[in-house]
Amino acid sequence: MLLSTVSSSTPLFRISEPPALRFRRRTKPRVISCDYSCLEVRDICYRPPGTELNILNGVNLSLREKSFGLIFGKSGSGKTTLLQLLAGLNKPTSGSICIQRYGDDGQPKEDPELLPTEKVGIVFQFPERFFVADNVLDEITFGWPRQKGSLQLKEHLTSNLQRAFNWVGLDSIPLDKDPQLLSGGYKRRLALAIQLVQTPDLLILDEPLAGLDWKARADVAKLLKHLKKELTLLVVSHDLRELATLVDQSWRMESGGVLVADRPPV
Ligand SMILES: Nc1ncnc2c1ncn2[C@@H]1O[C@H](COP(=O)(O)OP(=O)(O)OP(=O)(O)O)[C@@H](O)[C@H]1O
Repeated sequence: MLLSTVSSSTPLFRISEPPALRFRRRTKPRVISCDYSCLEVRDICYRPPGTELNILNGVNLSLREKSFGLIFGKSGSGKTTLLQLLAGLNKPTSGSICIQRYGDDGQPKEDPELLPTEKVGIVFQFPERFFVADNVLDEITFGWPRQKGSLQLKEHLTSNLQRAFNWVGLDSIPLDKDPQLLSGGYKRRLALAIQLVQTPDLLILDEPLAGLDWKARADVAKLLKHLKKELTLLVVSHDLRELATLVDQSWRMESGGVLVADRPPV
């Protein structure tokens, strides 16, 4: 079966942060065959340009649709580097990445209104540090197409906006509120909503609980549990205790950039 995949050189999605990355050019993904997982990573190696050593060495992983994948491991082992490759921010030196959504009938699902590259959403660590607007509405619509002829896409995004706010429980927040005045937990909700407007096939989160107080951590963990019913989540985190009950599949990143299927040590 042929499925659309992430070309190693293809930026995939609308990124909300950092702002400079919001406008990465979208190109059509190339097509190769892959299995029935939402995410299939095969033998990824990555060596930064101009360096001698691989940061990642033969990484393989497969994540089922609407499941919660966790990657943990020592600092500097290569977790963020892997997320950046999955998000299309860097190009793997070798290997392939395949992302696909399936319908209730088990068949690959394509949304004709969605740009072919809008498959991955990513929320970086401390996403609130990259907020640029002085109200919630401008923050969420920053990066939406401004040019003529994009009305249809804007209408599509607008109809998704209400659903995204619903999903993350932002309905009660006035759209003219300054994002910086939201609580820590609500700032994370906003960062999530920005990505969810695009209905990504895969949502990647780098340390989603970092820097939050205990209540906000519990709040965001509960929200991720809710989101898991709707989409596929891949999370890098050191906060294993709060997230342990959500995890369907987990991997430990070892020094040397090798990913090993393992349970989080909680
Ligand atoms: N462009 C680059 N050039 C050279 N080395 C790099 C580059 N980017 C990352 N590294 C190195 O690759 C290793 C992995 O970095 P990475 O940020 O992916 O680790 P991590 O597991 O996410 O760490 P942490 O848990 O602290 O966020 C580190 O030793 C880092 O210094």
